[in-house]
Parts: sequence; C-alpha cells; structure tokens
Amino acid sequence: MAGDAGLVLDSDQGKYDAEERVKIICLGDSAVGKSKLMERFLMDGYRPQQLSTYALTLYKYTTTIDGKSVLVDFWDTAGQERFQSMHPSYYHKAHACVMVFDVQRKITYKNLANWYKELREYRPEIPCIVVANKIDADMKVTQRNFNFAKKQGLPLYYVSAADGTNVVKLFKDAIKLAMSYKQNSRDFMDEVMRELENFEMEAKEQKSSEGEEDPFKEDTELV
Ligand SMILES: Nc1nc2c(ncn2[C@@H]2O[C@H](COP(=O)(O)OP(=O)(O)OP(=O)(O)O)[C@@H](O)[C@H]2O)c(=O)[nH]1
Ligand SMILES: [Mg+2]
Repeated sequence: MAGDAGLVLDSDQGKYDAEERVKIICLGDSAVGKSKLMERFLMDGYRPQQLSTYALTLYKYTTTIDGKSVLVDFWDTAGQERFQSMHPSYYHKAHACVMVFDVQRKITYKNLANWYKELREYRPEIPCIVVANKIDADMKVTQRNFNFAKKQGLPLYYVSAADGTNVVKLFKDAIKLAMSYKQNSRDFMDEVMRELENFEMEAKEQKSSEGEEDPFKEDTELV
C-alpha cells in the first residue's frame, strides 16, 4: 500500500477533513473473492467495520490524488447470492463499480450480465471495471478474451486476491475513475445531488454563523 494512504476505521466523517470523497461499490456472485480483494488492498490495517443488519461491510480509506486528500468509501456486501440483486441504497451516489467474477466458475461470468444490468438501472453512467479474479489458480486464463467486457466497452483486469497480482493497480485505478467521474459527470441526478449538497452546506454555514458567540452578551442588552 502506498505510504500516503491509510485505512480509516472510524465512521465519524466530520473528522476526516478530506477535500474529496468518493464511494466505490463491489458487485458479483457469492465467493468470487470480493471481500478478499478488498482485504488484500487494505491489508496493512485490515479490520472491517461490520454493519451486520445490512450484511454490509464498509471500508474507509484515505489517500492523496493530485495533491488532494480523498476519502474513499468501499462498499462490500455478503449474502446477496440469495437475492441476486442489491438494495437500491447500495447503488445510491456510487461513483465507480468493481464487478468481479471467478475465472474458475463460469456461472459467475455469465451472471455478470445480470449484475451489469442492475447497475445500469441505478447508475447509468458510472465507470465500471470488470475483474477476473483467482488467476493464480489457472494462469492460462489471462490469454483468453472475455467478451463481456469488450462488448460493453469496459476495462478488464486479471487479478488474484490470493497472491496480490494487479490488486493495488485495480483499486488505485478505480479510485481515479471515481474521482474523475465525480468531477466531470454530466449525469442529471448527480448534478441535482451536488446542488443539494451545496445548498445543505450553505445552510449549515449560515446556521453556525447565526449561532456565533456575541462577545458583548454579558455586558449589554438588546434594545
Ligand atoms: N485461489 C484463489 N482463491 C481465492 C481468491 N480470492 C478469493 N478466494 C477464495 O474464494 C473464497 C471466497 O472469497 P470471498 O472474498 O469471501 O468471496 P466474496 O465474493 O466476498 O463472497 P460473499 O461475501 O459470499 O459474497 C474464499 O475461500 C477465498 O479464499 C484468489 O484470488 N485465488
Ligand atoms: Mg464477502
């Protein structure tokens, strides 16, 4: 892991003071290696924050990109195989997606089409990386073309959570894509959300300036 980065375990966002914040979601069938990939990337300080009600693990990670501090929320999930679909809030305001299949189980590759369809229903524009995981088990797969990625015009990464091949590159690139999406997106809903965020911030600032201490409070009366 790069020296400029670190795993953040606390959920109090106010403390981080990051200049930018992005959300990256992970999709794919059960046991394709989603959690192991994140563990591998964040290994230095691995300790997930478990929100068991939603079978959701949220990893917070800070890094610096182009001189800017960035807080990354990685969303991982378990148990979705029972439903073959995610709750809409999982997709909400995500800036990039890492979509994983297991090179040893063809069905997980076939199911990418379903995951991708659902992703696009909620997030039509966000960057998505297709990940062929577990290449350590059969290096020959890296010579194969996986047409799904090509057909959809998506980048394909051959990785191994077990031996670490391409894992750091995968997540670093995902963060960069998420950042550039956030900064350049013309998605209508994103623009609305950004406007709302700015509005909320302005309202907060106004409120806090209203609540400022009056230095003469003790000594004067309002007339
Ligand atoms: N050989 C090999 N095994 C892997 C690799 N990545 C994950 N595994 C194994 O695959 C199994 C599932 O990995 P997980 O990371 O738990 O899979 P997941 O996608 O998070 O699964 P759910 O949480 O059920 O959705 C584990 O037994 C891992 O050890 C890999 O790169 N190579
Ligand atoms: Mg998991």
